[in-house]
Amino acid sequence: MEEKVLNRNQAEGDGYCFGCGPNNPYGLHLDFREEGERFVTKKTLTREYQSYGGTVHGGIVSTMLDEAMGGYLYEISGKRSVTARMDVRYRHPTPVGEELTIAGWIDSKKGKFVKMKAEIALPDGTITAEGTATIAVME
Ligand SMILES: CCCCCCCCCCCCCC(=O)SCCNC(=O)CCNC(=O)[C@H](O)C(C)(C)COP(=O)(O)OP(=O)(O)OC[C@H]1O[C@@H](n2cnc3c(N)ncnc32)[C@H](O)[C@@H]1OP(=O)(O)O
Repeated sequence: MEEKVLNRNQAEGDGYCFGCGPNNPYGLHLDFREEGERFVTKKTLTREYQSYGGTVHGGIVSTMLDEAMGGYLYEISGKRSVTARMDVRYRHPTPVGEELTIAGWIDSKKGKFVKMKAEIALPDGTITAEGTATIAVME
C-alpha cells in the first residue's frame, strides 16, 4: 500500500505539538503515516506515561486517539483542525512496554464539521480503546 511520508516541520507552528511535534522534548513524537484512508502509527510507551502499574494513563490514551483524528484532518486539509467534541471507550487497559498501533479515519462530513473514528490495537489485534470525535476544519 502506498505510504506518504509527512513532514511536520513544514506545518504551522514550531514542531512543538505535544502529540506529533518532533521538537518537543516532552512530547509523544507520534509519527503518523497515511495508509490508504487511515492515519496510522506505531508506538511503545514507557512507564513515564502510566497511571496504575503497567497501564498507560487514560489521558495519554485520549491524546493519542485525538492526534490520530485531528492530526489526519490537519494533514490532508492543510488547515487548522480543532477537536470540538470527543468520546473515548476504554475497552481494556492499554499496556506500557507493548507496541501499540494507533489509527484514525474519517467517518462522515457535514460542512466544516467532520466526524472521525480512531482506535488503539495490540499486536494480537485486541482493541484497547476507541475514539469518536467531531473535528472543526477551520478556514
Ligand atoms: C509541528 C506542527 C504541527 C501542527 C500541529 C498539528 C496538530 C494536530 C493536532 C490534532 C489533535 C489535537 C487537536 C486539539 O488539541 S485542538 C484543541 C482543542 N480544541 C479546541 O480548542 C476547540 C475550541 N473550540 C472552538 O474553537 C470552537 O468551539 C469551534 C471551532 C469548535 C466551533 O466554533 P464555531 O464558532 O464554529 O461554533 P460555536 O462554538 O460558536 O458554536 C456554534 C454552532 O456550531 C455548531 N457546533 C459547534 N460545535 C459543534 C459540535 N461539536 N458538533 C456539532 N455542531 C457543533 C452548533 O450548531 C453550535 O451552536 P450551539 O448548538 O452551540 O448553539
